[in-house]
Amino acid sequence: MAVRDSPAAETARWLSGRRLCLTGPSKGLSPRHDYQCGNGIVQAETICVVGVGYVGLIQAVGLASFGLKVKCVDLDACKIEMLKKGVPPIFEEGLDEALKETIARGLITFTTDIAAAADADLFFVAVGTPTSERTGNARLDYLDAAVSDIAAVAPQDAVIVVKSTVPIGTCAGLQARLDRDHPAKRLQIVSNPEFLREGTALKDFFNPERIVIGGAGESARERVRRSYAAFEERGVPMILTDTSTSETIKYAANAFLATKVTFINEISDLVETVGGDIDQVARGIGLDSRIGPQFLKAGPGYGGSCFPKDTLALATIGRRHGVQQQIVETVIRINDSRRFHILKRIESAVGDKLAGKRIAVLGLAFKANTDDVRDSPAVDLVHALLEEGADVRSFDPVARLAVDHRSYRQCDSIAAACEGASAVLVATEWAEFKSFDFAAVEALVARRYIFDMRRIVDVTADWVPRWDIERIGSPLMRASL
Ligand SMILES: NC(=O)c1ccc[n+]([C@@H]2O[C@H](COP(=O)([O-])OP(=O)(O)OC[C@H]3O[C@@H](n4cnc5c(N)ncnc54)[C@H](O)[C@@H]3O)[C@@H](O)[C@H]2O)c1
Ligand SMILES: O=c1ccn([C@@H]2O[C@H](COP(=O)(O)OP(=O)(O)O[C@H]3O[C@H](CO)[C@@H](O)[C@H](O)[C@H]3O)[C@@H](O)[C@H]2O)c(=O)[nH]1
Repeated sequence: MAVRDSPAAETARWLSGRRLCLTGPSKGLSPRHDYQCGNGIVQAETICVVGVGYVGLIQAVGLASFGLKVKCVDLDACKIEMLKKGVPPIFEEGLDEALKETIARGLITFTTDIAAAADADLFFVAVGTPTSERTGNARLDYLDAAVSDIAAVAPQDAVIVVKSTVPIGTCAGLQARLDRDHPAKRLQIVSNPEFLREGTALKDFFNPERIVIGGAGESARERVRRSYAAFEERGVPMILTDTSTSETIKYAANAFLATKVTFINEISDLVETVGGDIDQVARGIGLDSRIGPQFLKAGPGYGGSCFPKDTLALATIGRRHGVQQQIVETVIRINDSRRFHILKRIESAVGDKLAGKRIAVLGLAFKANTDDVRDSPAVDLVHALLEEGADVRSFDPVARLAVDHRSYRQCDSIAAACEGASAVLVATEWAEFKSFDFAAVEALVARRYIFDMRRIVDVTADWVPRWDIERIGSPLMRASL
């Protein structure tokens, strides 16, 4: 991506010529620096982002791109060292340029020491909230530790903004703890859930469809709102609400989208049996504006670091409160069983015995354009195949998977992964799999069989009639030559 097209440059373009409303000191605020934004001078508070993973780093770079000064804190010393050198620890389009640009402008700094951010007024917390194996709910130990660290150094009246996805009631609980442990500091908790998608994270940051800010006190909510002034100026809807509503919005959004994906996957199973084209079915229903076209792509089932974790947490929260979330529970069950059915399908395609067979897995990331393999259907598949005794060779253009198993090898090309394979599984929808000419590996494979779990292989290509091709949502197409 050229520098002039970088997200930071894109932002600067739409900001230019605009006058932001935040040009004077507001009552009760103590701005620490001014910055030029379009034709206006914006008085901003000093911002600290705690936890610079997929969410925190995008938030930090995004806010810095607006000219805000951002201090980033993370426990991971390796990550911080990379970031200081301008090297993003994650793969995300446009991040490399935006990071280097904001560092060069002196707008963003990185440290492992929270004390270095003691002068900040707004602390955005974006630490992980992974699933607790014991309860099924989100683990809050990272968040609890981060909030304690912040509270120890934060100045009076600082606002702690929870960007992590947290169980409903978490922010209220944190507020009660701060009021009890640090009464003199008058620290305030605000919930501000994140809706970005990996793979389009910067684009999503700069083009939010809404911003949700939940807090018990209006002044704290307003201060968070000010940090998003550039978006409000552009007409992005702001939902100012209480913390429980804000936390619920995040879980409900992810659960609804996971339900949509699961719904189309079930219809896809039906289409496989009764005949038809699942992509046309999806288009046919998605053009109804009440349904909408997104999240109707049939596939191996949803994965990633959010949908599986957040649907499970929502179901757990429902049960804990005696209000069972039956739809979400069913969605989880269907999605879990989908991975098992896919394995069975591969087994029957390669002749029931996977033991000793070489299988090529194309794609490891949970979706295209990210290096994230957390809860990836492709990774589950690799493990399941290895358990069945298969010899697995994978290829992913970006993602890496360390598996300590003598029958697993990650290759550096599609061809190397396909060598000797009895089945080629397309598990992630990377563009290079879409356009790959499988004629180039015909002489290498043991059997010309592709299972396209993402429905991306071009079934009109010249080489297609020479292969057996199975796709999610379509019956097996047998080689005609
Ligand atoms: N990944 C996404 O697409 C996404 C989108 C929306 C919301 N979320 C939510 O945002 C949160 C963060 O997700 P992520 O994917 O960015 O996680 P991540 O694992 O990529 O990053 C979390 C970071 O926090 C750091 N950390 C942990 N404890 C810390 C502490 N006490 N002090 C400082 N740093 C600490 C870790 O070292 C890590 O770098 C989660 O709650 C997640 O559910 C994620
Ligand atoms: O039509 C579709 C759309 C998605 N998926 C799958 O669903 C999962 C989630 O995809 P996506 O939502 O694009 O990725 P995430 O980056 O996990 O983003 C989701 O989770 C984030 C973390 O909470 C939220 O911020 C985002 O709004 C929400 O879209 C992936 O396995 C996709 O392959 C499909 O199978 N078919």
